Amino acid sequence: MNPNRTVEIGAFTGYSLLSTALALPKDGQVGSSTTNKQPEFDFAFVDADRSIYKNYHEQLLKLVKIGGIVAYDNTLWFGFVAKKEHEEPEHKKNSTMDIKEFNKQLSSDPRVEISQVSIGDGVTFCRRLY
Ligand SMILES: C[S@@+](CC[C@H](N)C(=O)[O-])C[C@H]1O[C@@H](n2cnc3c(N)ncnc32)[C@H](O)[C@@H]1O
Repeated sequence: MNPNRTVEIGAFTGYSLLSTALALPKDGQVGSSTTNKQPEFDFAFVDADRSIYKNYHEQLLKLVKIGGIVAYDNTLWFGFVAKKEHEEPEHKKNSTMDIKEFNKQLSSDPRVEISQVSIGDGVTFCRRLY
C-alpha cells in the first residue's frame, strides 16, 4: 500500500509507532493522536481505549483515505472473545464485551473490508472502501 502519512491512537512508549515509522519512505510522516493534525492518512494504528474503539472508527473513516488501512489492536483480547463468560476473569469482562461488540460492528460495516490476524493479541485490518 506504500503508506506515507500515518497516525497512531494510543502511542504510549512509541514502540508500535516506531515499527510503523520504520516501514515508511524517507519523506514519510508519522504522528500520534496528540501530535498530528494532518487531514488525511494512509494508515492508522489504534491501541488505546477499547471501550471507544467504535468512536475512533467513525473518526478515522473520515481521516483515512479511501483504500487506506485502519488497524485495531487487541481484537482477540487474550482469546476471551471466543471463550464462555464463566471462563474469563471478572476484571476482563467489560473489555471482552466491548471488543466483541466492536468485532460484530466491523464485520457488518459495508464501508470496510476486514482481515483479522491472529498475531499477538489479534489485530484487525480494515481497508476503507468508500
Ligand atoms: C496499550 S497502550 C499503547 C501501547 C503502544 N502501542 C506502545 O507500543 O507502547 C494504550 C495507550 O492508550 C492511551 N489511551 C487510553 N485512552 C485513550 C484515549 N481515550 N485517547 C487516546 N489515548 C488513550 C493510554 O494512555 C496508553 O498510552
